[in-house]
Amino acid sequence: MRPGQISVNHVSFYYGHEAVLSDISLDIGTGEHIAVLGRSGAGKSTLLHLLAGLLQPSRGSIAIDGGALNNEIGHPVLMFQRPALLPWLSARDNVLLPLHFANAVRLDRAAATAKADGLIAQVGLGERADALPTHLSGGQQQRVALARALASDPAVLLLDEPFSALDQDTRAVLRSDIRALARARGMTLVTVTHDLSDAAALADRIFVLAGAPGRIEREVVLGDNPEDELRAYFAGRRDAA
Ligand SMILES: Nc1ncnc2c1ncn2[C@@H]1O[C@H](COP(=O)(O)OP(=O)(O)OP(=O)(O)O)[C@@H](O)[C@H]1O
Repeated sequence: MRPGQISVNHVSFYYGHEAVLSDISLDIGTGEHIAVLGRSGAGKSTLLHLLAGLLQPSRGSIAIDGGALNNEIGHPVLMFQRPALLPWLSARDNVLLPLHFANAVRLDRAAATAKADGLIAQVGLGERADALPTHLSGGQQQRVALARALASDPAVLLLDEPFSALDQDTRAVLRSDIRALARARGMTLVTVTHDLSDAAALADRIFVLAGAPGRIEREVVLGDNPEDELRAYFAGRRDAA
């Protein structure tokens, strides 16, 4: 069985006494692309941090491929709103960072460098591997961040509003490139966003997170006209996107 199946079972989360998420249950299949859509403060980032293993549920449990989260290769990788590249390192060296952590660079520098260059080419920056982040556009920097995220061969990629700093044209191209890369790798994609068009472009199923504490209120399966379908669904609702 390919890895990347996620089960969220009756998860609730509190920051201190503040209930942020209540009784969240989700089943996400290997290679599936889903989005969680909700307004600011609904608990989207908190849910993603739980899926990444950066926070522990106050109640309930999360399993990846039937087991607890661990740090092995294939562990979910989180991509943030901002690329968060190290400015003194080239694009290539930024992509090599996870391979340093996994000790792959020390074991075989040539193979690790070839892998980083291959990933940089896959995200469309083949000519810019030596460039410093400050010499790259915002969209190009986010592409380097994507290559870095892919360097540890994650079975699950978690996206936290990764396009909000980009213009419409750039984000549209990047969204479709991410989906194509995820499909080619059979990677599970989980996006959290308040943006309807990002959710519609990045997912086949959308879960609406609303209320305080946040609950999954609805599941929308997208058809041929995802944005129209979603806009019709949300018409008149103030608590989502
Ligand atoms: N470290 C923290 N300590 C205490 N409360 C927090 C912490 N992080 C988030 N919160 C609270 O938890 C709630 C959910 O925050 P979260 O960042 O998950 O929402 P969000 O839907 O991702 O919002 P946004 O779209 O604005 O990023 C908010 O009320 C927030 O104030």
